[in-house]
Amino acid sequence: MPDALTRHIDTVIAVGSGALAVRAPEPESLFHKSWARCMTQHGLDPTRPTPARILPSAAVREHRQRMEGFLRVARSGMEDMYRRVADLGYMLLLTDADGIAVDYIGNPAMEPQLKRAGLYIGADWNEAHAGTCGVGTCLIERTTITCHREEHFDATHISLTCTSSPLYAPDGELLGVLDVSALKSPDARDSQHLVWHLTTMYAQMIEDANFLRSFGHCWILRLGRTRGMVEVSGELMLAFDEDGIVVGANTGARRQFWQTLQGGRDAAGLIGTPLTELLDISPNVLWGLARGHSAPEVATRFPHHGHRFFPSVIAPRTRAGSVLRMPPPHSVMVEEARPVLGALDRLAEDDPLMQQLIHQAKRLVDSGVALLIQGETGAGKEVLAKALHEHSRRASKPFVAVNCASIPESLIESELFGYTPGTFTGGRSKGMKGLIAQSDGGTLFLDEIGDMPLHLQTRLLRVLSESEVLPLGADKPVPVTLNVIAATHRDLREAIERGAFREDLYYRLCGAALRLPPLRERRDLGYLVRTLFQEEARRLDLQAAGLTSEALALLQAHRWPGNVRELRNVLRYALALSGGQPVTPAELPAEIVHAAAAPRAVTVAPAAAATGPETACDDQGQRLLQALRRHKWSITAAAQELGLCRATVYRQMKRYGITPPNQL
Ligand SMILES: Nc1ncnc2c1ncn2[C@@H]1O[C@H](COP(=O)(O)OP(=O)(O)OP(=O)(O)O)[C@@H](O)[C@H]1O
Repeated sequence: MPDALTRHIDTVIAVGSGALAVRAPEPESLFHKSWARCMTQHGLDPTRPTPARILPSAAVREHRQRMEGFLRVARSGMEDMYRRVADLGYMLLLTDADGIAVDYIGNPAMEPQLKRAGLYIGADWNEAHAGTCGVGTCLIERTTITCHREEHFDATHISLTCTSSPLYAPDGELLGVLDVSALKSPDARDSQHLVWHLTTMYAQMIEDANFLRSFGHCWILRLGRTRGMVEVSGELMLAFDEDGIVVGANTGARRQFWQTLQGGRDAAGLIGTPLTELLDISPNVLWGLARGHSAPEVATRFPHHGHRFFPSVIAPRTRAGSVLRMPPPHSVMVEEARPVLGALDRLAEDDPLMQQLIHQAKRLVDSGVALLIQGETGAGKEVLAKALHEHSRRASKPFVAVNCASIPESLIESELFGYTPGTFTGGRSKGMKGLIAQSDGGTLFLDEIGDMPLHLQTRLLRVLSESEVLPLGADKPVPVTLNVIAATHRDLREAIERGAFREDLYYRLCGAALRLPPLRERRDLGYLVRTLFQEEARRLDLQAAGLTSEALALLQAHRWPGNVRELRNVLRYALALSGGQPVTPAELPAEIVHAAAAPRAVTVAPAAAATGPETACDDQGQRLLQALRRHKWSITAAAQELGLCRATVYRQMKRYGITPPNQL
């Protein structure tokens, strides 16, 4: 045996067995640990060099089948990398998480030598078999490592230099290793420095390409430290859905937020979190970027190290459908595949009135025509105004909403116009920028405009005509770029006739009227139920919850005097009661259940001392009613007799419209 081999074996035995205590810095210490592991845990003998173990092609096929989609992506990355390193004598291996080489690119003229050295498809580079090596030790250490020449355990490998980088799936699971090896190399370890960086970079590129493949149907926020490079090499990527909720994170983002969200939140905690909670980016800016508006001034800072990151947004590759989450058994609805839609399109599904309104809104939003939204309370006027803003060219500028009915008359003037220092005793010492000036360049939403006092209507008219605002106490007006969207549930023409609203202001505000239909007229109630249900479920962290078909039918039959706001409240209430179980009629408010159940249940006369399913809605209802009567309306006793818990008795009473006599 040549001297070099004998010397290597002696060193490995001395260090690996602990006979020679060497205090070495990393990465040397890392290999010493691995040598010890090979001898004590894997039972490998350094005096017995082991030939490369190459799996038969059927076994390799099996390993490859487990990661087919990823293999295609990784292959493109490997081909690109190989073009850069082939001339330097390197070859590439891709292994799975067991250390089995599932792909390979090398010089065909060198194939016999590469195969002999195990640098070939099907080779097993798991540390337990091959000893300390690039792939095997990288799988354990989970970081890019170069295993250079005598750092290998097995004496047959000591001419090799191998640099290996781990590859992760978007969910953080280890997929395998990218390995760049050469049969021969200079003695100096430093000679591999650039290869180390190149391997790390290509591993990240392969992971990111795989991330983009997996989340191609979503919006993706890329964040990079270099403003001009973010679009091509943003290090952090967060996939998000049309509500701005994170649905996936690449390795860079998981690492970053792992550090930022210390205090118990792990990387998995990112999923389901609104982007605006993670980053100081407003939804408006985000959707502005999503529509391709560049925002060079936008940057976000990470609190724990203060680095600035510049954002860019990639639109979904396919517009058809986002992630489909299956409803739990026996519930009809949780989430359906939905197209990734813009803010206006998300307002409605196939309701003809809403579709007409959305079509109109898209044409008008950037036309300079003043828009007046009309609709009943709770019909979604503010939601429509926000969607108009988000759809507009002004989306990255502020959206400022003012409810003219809820601000006390004494304050509305200063709130709207602002004031200079010293204008009021008790006012802010620096004065205050009014809401009109705050909306400069963005959208000022004046809700309940019909409730604005007459003298302020006059001032507002002046602001609108002159595009400048005069704060209280100021002697010089401030120029503003004003885009007003007004809304009202009142009949403004009637208010004009009464002298309560200025006609000239009306024409100024109402270049075009958008009429929001009340909920009872909408034909896409199912869509709204789904949308609001998901939003509320997310808020309560009950994403798995569903809605039974009975409950859905009751919701669809209701008249909804309180419009979308009422619907949202009902769903919030039902979800809170359901505790994550599918929502049944028992969790819906009594008036909704009773209204629908009225034709089925016959109410008995008060003389019978209760209302109930006298005409036998079904046997269960009858049994319940009789038990309650027997026990003089003691819920506890009836529950005991029927073997039910009290909550179930209450739920069944609600379902069958049974009301105790003292509540009639
Ligand atoms: N298209 C929609 N999608 C989701 N939620 C909606 C939609 N329209 C309305 N909502 C919800 O309904 C509720 C009332 O909406 P909004 O405040 O916009 O109504 P409004 O007409 O401005 O009410 P008000 O007349 O009281 O000012 C809010 O909770 C809002 O989130």
